[in-house]
Amino acid sequence: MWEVDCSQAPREKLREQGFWTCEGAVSEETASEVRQEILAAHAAGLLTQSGNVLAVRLHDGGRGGVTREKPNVFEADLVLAGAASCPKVLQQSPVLAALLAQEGMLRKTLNESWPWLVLDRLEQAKVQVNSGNGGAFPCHFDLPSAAAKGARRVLTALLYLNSDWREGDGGEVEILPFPFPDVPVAPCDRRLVLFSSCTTLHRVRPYTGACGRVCINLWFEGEVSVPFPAPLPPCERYDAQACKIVRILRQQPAELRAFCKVWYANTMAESLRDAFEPSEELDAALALHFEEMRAVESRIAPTTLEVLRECLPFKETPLVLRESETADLSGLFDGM
Ligand SMILES: O=C(O)CCC(=O)C(=O)O
Ligand SMILES: [Fe+2]
Repeated sequence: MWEVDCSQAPREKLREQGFWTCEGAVSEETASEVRQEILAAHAAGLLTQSGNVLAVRLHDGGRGGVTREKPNVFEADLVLAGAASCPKVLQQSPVLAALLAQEGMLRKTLNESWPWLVLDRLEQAKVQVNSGNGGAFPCHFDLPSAAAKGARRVLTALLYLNSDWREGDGGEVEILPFPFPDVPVAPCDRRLVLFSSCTTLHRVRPYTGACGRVCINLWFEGEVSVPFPAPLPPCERYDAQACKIVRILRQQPAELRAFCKVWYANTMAESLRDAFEPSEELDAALALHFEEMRAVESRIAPTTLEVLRECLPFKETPLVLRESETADLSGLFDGM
């Protein structure tokens, strides 16, 4: 059922920029049937409104969380911690159930293209319907929940099922692949988007289309000890000092995530306002975001930010050149 062709786009992009996209990941027929099944499950009330925990400063000065719903976004987890969940959705969705049952086929294809991922388990799978009217996701990483002890989640895969998506409908998943330029990816039918669960910041822009925006999210476990995206590819293409800073950040994913709060401070704030209704809790979350952003910023040497502001975002080198370049230099990745 999966028809992912990994030769469509340069493979090294996943390792270098932390994301990769391809078209036609399933047949038109499968896409249409699965979309209908997910919309039918939603119509039957089997999906629940999606929520996010907003980090806020509590009255006692501590850091706490309040859950806020994301208007117009509905979801159901079909696999949780590697086990089937929400059987009602699967019972009435035979094509979706078959597609999920064949996730091993997708994993095999991905492992053949990127052997260093060593994907060995589908940890979580979710279906989502965004009913429009501006439904959005704030900037986030797809870190496993704190409750999932020992989770080895490394890769996020998003499959879009929206044959009627049109330019202007919004709902693009915007990838923020520091230090590269932001990339809005339209949720086009049969498009598969892959990225690093723990280090690729992303959001969903407000969706205003007339038909539901449907997607399937898959989270895979794999080899957590291989830095992904890689500390950096051969560096002649980019400024050496900026490369060094990026390399250091990429070797410490928690620091990279903290750094993103500074680098993407305003985009993150805007994405929170896009995704949630105005409320005191949202204001508190925005206040904490900027407080934490300033705390991280105070730990960064001003010259570091100056260098990065001068050199970033790194420009993409034309793909033809990049492919032959990396073929020649592929040995440099060994043992990283
Ligand atoms: O709907 C999308 O395109 C992505 C959703 C997402 O980022 C998530 O569920 O974590
Ligand atoms: Fe996400």
